Amino acid sequence: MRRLPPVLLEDGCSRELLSLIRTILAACKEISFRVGQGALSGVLGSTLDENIQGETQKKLDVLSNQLLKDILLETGYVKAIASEEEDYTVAGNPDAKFIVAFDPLDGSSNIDINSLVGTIFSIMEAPEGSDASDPSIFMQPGDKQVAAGYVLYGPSTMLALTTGNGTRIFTLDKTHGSFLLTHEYAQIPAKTNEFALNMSNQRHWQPAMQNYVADLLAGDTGPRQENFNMRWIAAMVGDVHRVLTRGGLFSYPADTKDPNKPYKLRLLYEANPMAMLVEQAGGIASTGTERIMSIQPDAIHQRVAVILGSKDEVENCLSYHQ
Ligand SMILES: O=P(O)(O)OC[C@H]1O[C@](O)(COP(=O)(O)O)[C@@H](O)[C@@H]1O
Ligand SMILES: [Mg+2]
Ligand SMILES: [Mg+2]
Repeated sequence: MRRLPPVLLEDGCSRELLSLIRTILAACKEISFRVGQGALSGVLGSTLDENIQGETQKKLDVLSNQLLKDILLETGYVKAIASEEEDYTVAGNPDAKFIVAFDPLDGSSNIDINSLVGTIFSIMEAPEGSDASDPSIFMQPGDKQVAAGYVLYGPSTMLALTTGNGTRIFTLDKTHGSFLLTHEYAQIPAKTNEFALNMSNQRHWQPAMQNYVADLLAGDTGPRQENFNMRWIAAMVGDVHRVLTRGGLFSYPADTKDPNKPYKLRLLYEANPMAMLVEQAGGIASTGTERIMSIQPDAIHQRVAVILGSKDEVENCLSYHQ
């Protein structure tokens, strides 16, 4: 089986970008080890702190963030980083070409129940002549990503990665520590009968989403005349992995539960990298009204509505939003 570096070099990925990706993966291997050790690692449970978004930080959120941050800043491959667990962007090597936004551990509520979690990352180039400590270097639409991926810490540790030439899936061979190519080009089936939504928010959704889901739930007795099945892992990384593997529609739509927080998922380090992986695998990623990767960000921790996955089904859902 082919290892990650030659696969990416053949793709035309620069050595500089490859080094950065390998640096991120070095931290992810360490996170994978700690996650795998579970209660033995002493990092289950919560800290007493909250991040800038008012969410209680789990010990593993903090540890994963520290591992990624330290290795990225020490190796000097990045000009700056933005992380879910950092209030502000952190400046790195002023001469470096790339900037990285990441969710060090996605699916935090799954940590203590030994369920799926993962790391999501997005790589862009810093604008020419930009200042490493200027947060506006991250204010670029997702279309500017030069690479995006996630590492899923599940029964096996898997990497989904795109450098703009399709989405590939690798599996970590824990005996040698290498990511081996196990799925050459992921292709999301256009049609699906599976959807993923947190149904407990149903009454807080906008009418378009309410109507769309009502028709799914009506199954073969409703306008769709077919039955649909539902899945919810409560970790975007796990739900998107299923979508990449066998198709489906995943959504975290706008809701009115908390008027100060109409959306849940973060644009820079959740929605954008997942959107790139999904589009590169033939799927669609939208907010309901616009393509996610076309959004011009205006804040590091900006949130967006997300509807992504199988082309036909996402288009179906979007037709309710017009
Ligand atoms: O608690 P809910 O509504 O099921 O939300 C689950 C969603 O929240 C998230 O866990 C947010 O990510 P973090 O764990 O990185 O904060 C998503 O991965 C997931 O889709
Ligand atoms: Mg997350
Ligand atoms: Mg997180």
